[in-house]
Amino acid sequence: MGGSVAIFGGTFDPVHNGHLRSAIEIKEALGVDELRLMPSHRPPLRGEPGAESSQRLAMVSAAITGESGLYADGRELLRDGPSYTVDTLRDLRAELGAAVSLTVVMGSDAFNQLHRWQDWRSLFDLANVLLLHRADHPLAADASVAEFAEARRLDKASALAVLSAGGFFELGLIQLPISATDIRQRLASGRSIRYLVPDVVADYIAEHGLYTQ
Ligand SMILES: Nc1ncnc2c1ncn2[C@@H]1O[C@H](COP(=O)(O)OP(=O)(O)OP(=O)(O)O)[C@@H](O)[C@H]1O
Ligand SMILES: O=C(O)c1ccc[n+]([C@@H]2O[C@H](COP(=O)([O-])O)[C@@H](O)[C@H]2O)c1
Repeated sequence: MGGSVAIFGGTFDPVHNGHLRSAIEIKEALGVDELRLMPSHRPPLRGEPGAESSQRLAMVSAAITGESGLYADGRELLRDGPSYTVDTLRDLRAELGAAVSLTVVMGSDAFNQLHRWQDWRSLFDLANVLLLHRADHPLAADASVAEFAEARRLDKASALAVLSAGGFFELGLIQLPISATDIRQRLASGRSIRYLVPDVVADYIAEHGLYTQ
C-alpha cells in the first residue's frame, strides 16, 4: 500500500466550522496521511455559488493553514463543465496509482442525492466511500444506493485507509448544525458570522464584500 488520501468535496460557499471540525474528525477516524478539502468548480446539482471558485478555494486554503494533514486541492477549478466527482477520482487515481487508498467523503445530504450523481456506481470502483451522519439531514438514501453501499460495508473507519477502493463506512461525528446557506443569509441581512467560521474566513468575506445580497 502506497499511502492513503481522503477527499472531502463541497461547494464551500463559504467553508465553515462544521466542515472544519468534521475534517479533523474524519482524518483522525480514518487515520489517513492526507485529507484534501476540494472545492467544486461547477457543482452539478445546484445553482451558481455566491462566490467565485477561486475565492472559495482561497477561503478553504486560509482556513486550514498550518493544520497538520489537511490540504486544499484546487484541481476541479482546472476543468470546465460540471464538476463530476467520478472525473475527479479518475484524475486522482491516474496520478496516485492503483495501490493508494482513496476515500471520498460525503455528508448525509449528499449521500441522499447520490443516485443522481454522474456514473455513481463507478465511484466505488475508484474509491472508498465514507458517509458522515448529519443530525440536521436524516439519512434517506435511494434504495439502489443503500443496497449498493450496504454490500460494501466495513466494520471500522480505519479499514478504509488500508483498502484502495470499494469499501463503505458510516461515521457519526460531533454535530455542529452550521450551514453555508445560513451563513449567507446572515451576511445578506447584515448579521455577524463570527465563530461560525474561522476569523480568517470572516475577514476574507468582509474584505471582498461577499454575500451581501
Ligand atoms: N455542519 C456540517 N457538519 C458536517 N458536514 C457538513 C456540514 N455542513 C456541510 N457538511 C458536508 O460538507 C460537504 C460540503 O458541504 P457544502 O459545501 O454543500 O456545505 P453546506 O453548509 O451544506 O452548504 P449549503 O448550505 O450551501 O448547501 C457535504 O458533504 C456536506 O454534507
Ligand atoms: O458527480 C456528481 O454528479 C456530483 C453531484 C453532486 C455533487 N457532487 C459533489 O459532491 C460534493 C458536495 O456537493 P454540494 O453540492 O453538496 O456542495 C462536491 O464535491 C460536488 O462536486 C458531485
